[in-house]
Amino acid sequence: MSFLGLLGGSAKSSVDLAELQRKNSQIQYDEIQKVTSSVLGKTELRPKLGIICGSGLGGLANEVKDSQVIPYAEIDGFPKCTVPGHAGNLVLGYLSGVPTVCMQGRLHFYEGHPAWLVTMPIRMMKLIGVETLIVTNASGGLNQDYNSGDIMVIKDHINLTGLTGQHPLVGPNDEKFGPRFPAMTTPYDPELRQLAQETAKELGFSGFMREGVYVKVSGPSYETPSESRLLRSIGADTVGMSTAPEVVVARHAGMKVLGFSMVTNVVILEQDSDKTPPTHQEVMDTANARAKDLQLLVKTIVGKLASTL
Ligand SMILES: O=P(O)(O)O[C@H]1O[C@H](CO)[C@@H](O)[C@H]1O
Ligand SMILES: Nc1nc2[nH]cnc2c(=O)[nH]1
Repeated sequence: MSFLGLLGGSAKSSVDLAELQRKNSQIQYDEIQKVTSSVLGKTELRPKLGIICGSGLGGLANEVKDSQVIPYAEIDGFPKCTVPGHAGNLVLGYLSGVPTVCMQGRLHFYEGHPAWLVTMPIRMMKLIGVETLIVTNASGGLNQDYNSGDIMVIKDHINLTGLTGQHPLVGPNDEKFGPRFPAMTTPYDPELRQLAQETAKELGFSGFMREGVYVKVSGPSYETPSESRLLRSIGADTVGMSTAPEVVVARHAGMKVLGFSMVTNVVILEQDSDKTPPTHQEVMDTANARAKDLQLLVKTIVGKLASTL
């Protein structure tokens, strides 16, 4: 039996396939609507700012005042968060006076979620009124000048998995969110990046602040030395398994984005090295050790932006 036959059709089924895709798109929209309605039904707050906390960086949510904590498990349609260091809560309240929704824990493709579902919370945020997004992550430092505990303002990313087909916007385009072919020329807002660097300087953080390029891989294995050298050679300063798809979906929907990548381990580039291989425990411990500085930085930046958000 032909492939189309297996799908339950005949030659005519190529048309049915388009219909199937349209239905999938509608199912996705319905799922996002379900999550959005569930969240709106649990809070009076209408956030303007969204934050995503990376591995071991969930403490940022504790800076949110008058907070309401909604476990993902209590939100209709919200997927499970399975990675240690990602608590799995939506925290709503005020950060430096700005109504904020904070994801204390993100979804990753390697957990088994399809690409569109990993980024579903970004569209939920858009539907509840968020126009500015701050993303954070834990990453490996490919740039050998970087140290564990450095904070890199993300100036650009390489969505390696997106470039090779695992892209969150694959499928019929939903014009309700954005155009079929969104530009990604300035994924990370230049003014916000400048504000981040100025604020870091004022706080005395210049010694561990960086600005560079993040590359997103699938994971969950960490890189071989040859893979790491490849990633370095294409211009990446840090590597991780998240963030870029979220930013693509946020930019597709017209949101402004600021991103921070915390270097939690320096990536090993040499073969047969006697350096200690990375572990997720190391990632979380290093992130935790520097988390307070990142929290103060984000809180201060948001305070400066408050009147404009
Ligand atoms: O990107 P976040 O969620 O911060 O986490 C990073 O840390 C985990 C690996 O230790 C991976 O999930 C990687 O992407
Ligand atoms: N892919 C990848 N993700 C990380 N997250 C934290 N450290 C790393 C790393 O070295 N590689």
